[in-house]
Amino acid sequence: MSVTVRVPAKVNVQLAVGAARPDGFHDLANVFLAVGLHDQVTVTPADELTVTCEGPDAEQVPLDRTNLAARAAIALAGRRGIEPAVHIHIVKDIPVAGGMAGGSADGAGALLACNELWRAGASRAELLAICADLGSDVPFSLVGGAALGTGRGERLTVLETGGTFQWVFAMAERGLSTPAVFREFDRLARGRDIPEPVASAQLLQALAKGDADALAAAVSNDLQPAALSLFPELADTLDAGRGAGALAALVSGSGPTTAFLARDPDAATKIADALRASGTCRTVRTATAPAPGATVTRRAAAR
Ligand SMILES: C[C@@](CO)(OP(=O)(O)O)[C@H](O)COP(=O)(O)OP(=O)(O)OC[C@H]1O[C@@H](n2ccc(N)nc2=O)[C@H](O)[C@@H]1O
Ligand SMILES: Nc1ncnc2c1ncn2[C@@H]1O[C@H](COP(=O)(O)OP(=O)(O)O)[C@@H](O)[C@H]1O
Repeated sequence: MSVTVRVPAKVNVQLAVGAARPDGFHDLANVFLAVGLHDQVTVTPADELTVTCEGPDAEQVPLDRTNLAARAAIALAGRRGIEPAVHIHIVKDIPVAGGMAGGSADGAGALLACNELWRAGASRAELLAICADLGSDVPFSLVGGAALGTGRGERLTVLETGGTFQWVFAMAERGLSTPAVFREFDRLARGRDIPEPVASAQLLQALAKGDADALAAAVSNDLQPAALSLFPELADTLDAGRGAGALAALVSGSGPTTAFLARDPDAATKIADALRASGTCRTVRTATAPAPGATVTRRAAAR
């Protein structure tokens, strides 16, 4: 038997960052929106834990036990006192180190798939607790849709959305390290008072109404200055998208993927074409949000 799970990428429509905590993390008001760009994770019984990966960025994905999908399998097996004897295959479409939570998606996907494969019977609450141990973004990959993450982003409140939103994503030539971007945030914030992170009421209302113009007026990302400081060329990509009529242009999470909100699918195509022609990015994709969270798509008998 093998089990396949499909897991979405995310964009942060608000990322309010508080001061560094004693444990090194930052309190956040993190408004996540799952977008229709997916990784697929398939787990199959095997003699020992192995990981393989295919897709455009596959060579950048670690195939050892540091892979978040492997860590998820190890965590669940450990709780059940069994061996994580499973082969994990990842079909990767989410850019690596792009600020779109690709690794987190694979962690949540592998966890859900192993829970099915091993009939481990973990409840939603147990799965969410394991996700939070794996990383701040992993619970959202399981849940999908739209949610507000507080604490370090792992404590989720599901948000209603009143419609769909059209996005364009520009992937950069290289990645950015999430810890490095938070460190740069701290450096830029030195000597300033950092307010408590709070979700914007205007933004939550725009999501609830499905109003793209109102959402565009309310999006914000406190990590954007840090990402631009480490990767100044991203400003050219943002300008190219704005010039092509994007309602909003922002860095996705810690970057370096840039995200552009479009009024409708035609506008998204126009923005995507302009970004491709601009020569300021590696690849360009369009996607609709919100997308569902990690979902089992296939159960197959062993051959
Ligand atoms: C910035 C965000 C926005 O959604 O995502 P990405 O853009 O990386 O995808 C997240 O906060 C990233 O979450 P995730 O990638 O799961 O990070 P983790 O593994 O938990 O932490 C990696 C490192 O990022 C920093 N970190 C992360 C989360 C947080 N609230 N405060 C932090 O300071 C810490 O230095 C930590 O050691
Ligand atoms: N399954 C995975 N897919 C991608 N990266 C992974 C995975 N597991 C661990 N990693 C590591 O996590 C780092 C961050 O990757 P990723 O989650 O794609 O980016 P981000 O945190 O910016 O959303 C990568 O550079 C890689 O070393």
